[in-house]
Amino acid sequence: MNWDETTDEGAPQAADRLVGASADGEDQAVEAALRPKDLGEFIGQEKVREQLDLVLRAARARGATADHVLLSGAPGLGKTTLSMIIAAEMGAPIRITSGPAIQHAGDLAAILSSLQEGEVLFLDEIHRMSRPAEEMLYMAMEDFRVDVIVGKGPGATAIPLELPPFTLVGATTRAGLLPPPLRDRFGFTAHMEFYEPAELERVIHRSASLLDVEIDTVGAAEIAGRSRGTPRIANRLLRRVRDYAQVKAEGRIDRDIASAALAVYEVDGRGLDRLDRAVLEALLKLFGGGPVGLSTLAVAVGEERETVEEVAEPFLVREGLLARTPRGRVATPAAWAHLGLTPPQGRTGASGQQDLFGA
Ligand SMILES: Nc1ncnc2c1ncn2[C@@H]1O[C@H](COP(=O)(O)OP(=O)(O)OP(=O)(O)O)[C@@H](O)[C@H]1O
Repeated sequence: MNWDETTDEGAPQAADRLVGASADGEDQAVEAALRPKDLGEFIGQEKVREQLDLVLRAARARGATADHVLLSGAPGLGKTTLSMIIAAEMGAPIRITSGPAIQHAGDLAAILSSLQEGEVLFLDEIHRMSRPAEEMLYMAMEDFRVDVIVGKGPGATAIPLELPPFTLVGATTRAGLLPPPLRDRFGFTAHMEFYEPAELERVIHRSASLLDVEIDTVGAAEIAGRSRGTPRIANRLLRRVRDYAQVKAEGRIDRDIASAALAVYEVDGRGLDRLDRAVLEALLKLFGGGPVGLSTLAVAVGEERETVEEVAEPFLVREGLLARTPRGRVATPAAWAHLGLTPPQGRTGASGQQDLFGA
């Protein structure tokens, strides 16, 4: 396997975030050991697994290279893992790179021309590739050919270069940002959903056994419930709980140990961390539940606007704790309940707040 570059999500990440979905250095080192190696080991995503299984079996039966695959979904849901599984199931090598690493068409031409027949090319964050590279990719995906431009201006010539058949696995957190001509060139497209708690429990039991950690069912459920639907976060929380258990409980994880450990790391029962709670608390305690503008909210919690908008809010919105309305950010009834606060009485008027409470 070749790694051309480690990936980054391009979004601001609050430093040291235990519940951040992007991989940090420690994750990258441990993740290799925890990755499922074939479709049978891959937990959850039943539909994607079933469909992909058919695509790969059919390609193998034909003795052909598998169709190009597009995987979309939030960070940490298993896109890289699936791309490696595709290569393993096809008995093919894999080459890993990412959109931001390919700034010039020449960068892509160099990668494509060095692929072996049947190789899987995993292109993470494919939506962040430069336009000229993207256009080169169209032809490479469809005809296994690229035109390498030599020279500049009127004297420039295009030299066609034949490529061996390969399988492109593109991954994106933002499928909507892909231009239709690129999207249409994938033979198989799969959207990866957040995982159910029961699936994350299985991920945690599997990882615990690989890491040789003793954990009971309720301990795993406790971690799963705080993992924000994301296997990467589940594995990271498990590692922190393991540390705590080693120091305090001879390495055994049960519900009390999991819950006490995650309290130390300030990850609450629903998976909110300090930043998430600071945003909610400001919204409720300083602004009566809103509506309040994003910039004001960011100043109140002492963070950049982008950090609040891109790091904290998506999960709060997903959890139904915060709503983005045209008049500003508004807390939902569930937010008041989660922080154990009572909403002020007699709120009337045309605010988003009233709509949410009236619903
Ligand atoms: N279905 C799954 N079953 C078991 N473990 C999983 C599953 N999906 C992901 N994981 C684990 O979660 C970790 C993160 O997965 P992976 O790196 O594939 O996510 P990703 O979607 O590619 O993230 P990114 O978008 O940040 O690159 C890996 O260690 C992997 O072992």
